[in-house]
Amino acid sequence: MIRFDAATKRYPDGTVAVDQLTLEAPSGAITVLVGPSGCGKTTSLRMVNRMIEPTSGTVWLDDTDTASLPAHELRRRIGYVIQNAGLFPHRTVLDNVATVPLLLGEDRRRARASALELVERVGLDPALAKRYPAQLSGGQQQRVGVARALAADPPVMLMDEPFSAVDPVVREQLQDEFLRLQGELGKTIVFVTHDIDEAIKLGDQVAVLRVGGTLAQLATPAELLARPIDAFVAGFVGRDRGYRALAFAHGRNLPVREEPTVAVGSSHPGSAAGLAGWILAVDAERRPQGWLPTADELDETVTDSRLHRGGTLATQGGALRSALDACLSSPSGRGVVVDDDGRLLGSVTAREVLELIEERER
Ligand SMILES: Nc1ncnc2c1ncn2[C@@H]1O[C@H](COP(=O)(O)OP(=O)(O)OP(=O)(O)O)[C@@H](O)[C@H]1O
Repeated sequence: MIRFDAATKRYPDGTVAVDQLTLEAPSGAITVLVGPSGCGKTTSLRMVNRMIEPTSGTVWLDDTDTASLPAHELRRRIGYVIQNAGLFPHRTVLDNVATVPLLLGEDRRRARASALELVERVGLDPALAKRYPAQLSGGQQQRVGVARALAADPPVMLMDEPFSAVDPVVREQLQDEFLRLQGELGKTIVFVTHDIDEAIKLGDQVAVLRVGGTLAQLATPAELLARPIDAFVAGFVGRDRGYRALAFAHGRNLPVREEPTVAVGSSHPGSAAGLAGWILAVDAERRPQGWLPTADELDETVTDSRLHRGGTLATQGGALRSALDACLSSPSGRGVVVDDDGRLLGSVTAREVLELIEERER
């Protein structure tokens, strides 16, 4: 656990970057620090591993005052990942990842073997291990940065905008991989970002800071969306709060009803079967593939190229936001619901999802 206890940083020129910050980052959870530029996120993070010393107040690592530990000992327990990865350009990927274990005197062969495992664990092709950082994409470099921070198996990880320098698609992949990895590792993580959507996606709890380095609100993502504490937080959290909060509302009781289907490759019964509008095409495993208009394509073979693929899929027990989106994006107006293996369970309408939402509110 990391605990900021009235931690304050005043720089020599008088700037108060962090002002009496009191905040606990619980063990095994992701705590995100978010806020506008200059609100003291990076300064707060660096006070944890003492790259920056607080002017007053204390930062605790479990029951230990971090000021009482030699910095190198403290940093051994704390991984650190920064934007642009900060890799050593003249070392291979493998040696970058093995940096800390080697510094700690681990046997070279063992260090490299574990580094290779980590390279795979963060989703990189092991063939990349021999390359130099400049021979990798930005997203791949960030993964190496994460692997390097994990190499000494520290219980705590500090991450400063680790995914900010890559394009939105890669960024989303990195976020998903990161959540998967954290599901396995359960580290205590303090994560800095200026992006509220990233904060809401990744955080078990989110601390919104204001310029001047004070804490505006500490809450779970769902609470933050539902009940921003003041106008500043409401403005920072942004638009569509009600809709975005549905990402945290789960639809275990979705009233899924049976949906008629036609198999890709077969000739579909169309209006002969009394179906008006659209029919759902599935593959041999009953995985939904797309929608086919029924009226005008009677008796023709259902081919991939004829399918309307606009509809998103929802999972039973998944977020109500996905369920509603499945309905709104489906040409038939019926949202397709699948099980965890992607097999068809049935469909639901927007009206039914909205009723469920209203029921929850009541
Ligand atoms: N070495 C320094 N000397 C004086 N002021 C500093 C120093 N480093 C940072 N500051 C100031 O402290 C405040 C907080 O900076 P910090 O980098 O912690 O903010 P941040 O929230 O991480 O910002 P950003 O999102 O822009 O990276 C800012 O006003 C910044 O100008």
